[in-house]
Amino acid sequence: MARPGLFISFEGIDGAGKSSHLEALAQALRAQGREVVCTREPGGTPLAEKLRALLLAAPMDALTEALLAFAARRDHLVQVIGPALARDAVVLCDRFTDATFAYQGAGRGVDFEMLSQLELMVQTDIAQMPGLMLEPDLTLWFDLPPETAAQRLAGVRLPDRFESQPVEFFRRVAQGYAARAAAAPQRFVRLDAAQERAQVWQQICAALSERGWLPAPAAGSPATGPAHMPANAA
Ligand SMILES: Nc1ncnc2c1ncn2[C@@H]1O[C@H](COP(=O)(O)OP(=O)(O)O)[C@@H](O)[C@H]1O
Ligand SMILES: Cc1cn([C@H]2C[C@H](O)[C@@H](COP(=O)(O)OP(=O)(O)O)O2)c(=O)[nH]c1=O
Repeated sequence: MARPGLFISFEGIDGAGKSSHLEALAQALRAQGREVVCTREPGGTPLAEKLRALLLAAPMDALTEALLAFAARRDHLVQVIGPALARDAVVLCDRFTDATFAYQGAGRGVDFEMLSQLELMVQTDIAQMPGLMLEPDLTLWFDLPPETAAQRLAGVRLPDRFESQPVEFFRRVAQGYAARAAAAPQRFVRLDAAQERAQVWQQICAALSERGWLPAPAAGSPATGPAHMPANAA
């Protein structure tokens, strides 16, 4: 039996445009009458937000990072994501497990097999799915060159422990995302995130309408971005 609810994760390197589009998608889905829960990882619960603060600020080895990310994820799944899916809500999550494979695996060198074991352990028995591993129904992968992302972030916000890494680190992280996408092509949709906001938004709408989760755009309708977004600054 299909699991209730809809679970969509937003992935990509820092500065790729994930947060800019999450709320817009929430508005579009709410307009269809769906309950939408917007959340993020690491975080989404009081405990997971505390673990996030540690992960983003305290120096630690790469496996410790991965363990903290998965501990935060378990709490998030049990407290927020699982219950939301069980009541048939849409969950929009700013990052999920692909980020751990990309950042701690490809970026920092944690063994992928070890991460796969943690993934299975942490994501099983959630949301009325005994014995099954919960994964997003769709992962929107905001793909853009690390140099472009760095330009977008320059001066916009104070960099955290990851955002202050050199471009080389983000090249490895981007390769990590590419490998995860190649391994799960049905779940991933690659977005060309280097395009202007309105075009990125159109790609998102197309991915959701192809799956019947948003109405198809009217033929010939202009490529306008979501209403609340500021005009392109870059
Ligand atoms: N398509 C785009 N073109 C130009 N700038 C963008 C685009 N999408 C987002 N931005 C800007 O880039 C910066 C990073 O975007 P953000 O959504 O915070 O990225 P992320 O959540 O992936 O780290 C913000 O200043 C945002 O306004
Ligand atoms: C979910 C997750 C995030 N991260 C990192 C990626 C980001 O640099 C950081 C926080 O993500 P994010 O919420 O995208 O940061 P911001 O609020 O600044 O946009 O945590 C990991 O290293 N591993 C993980 O498993």
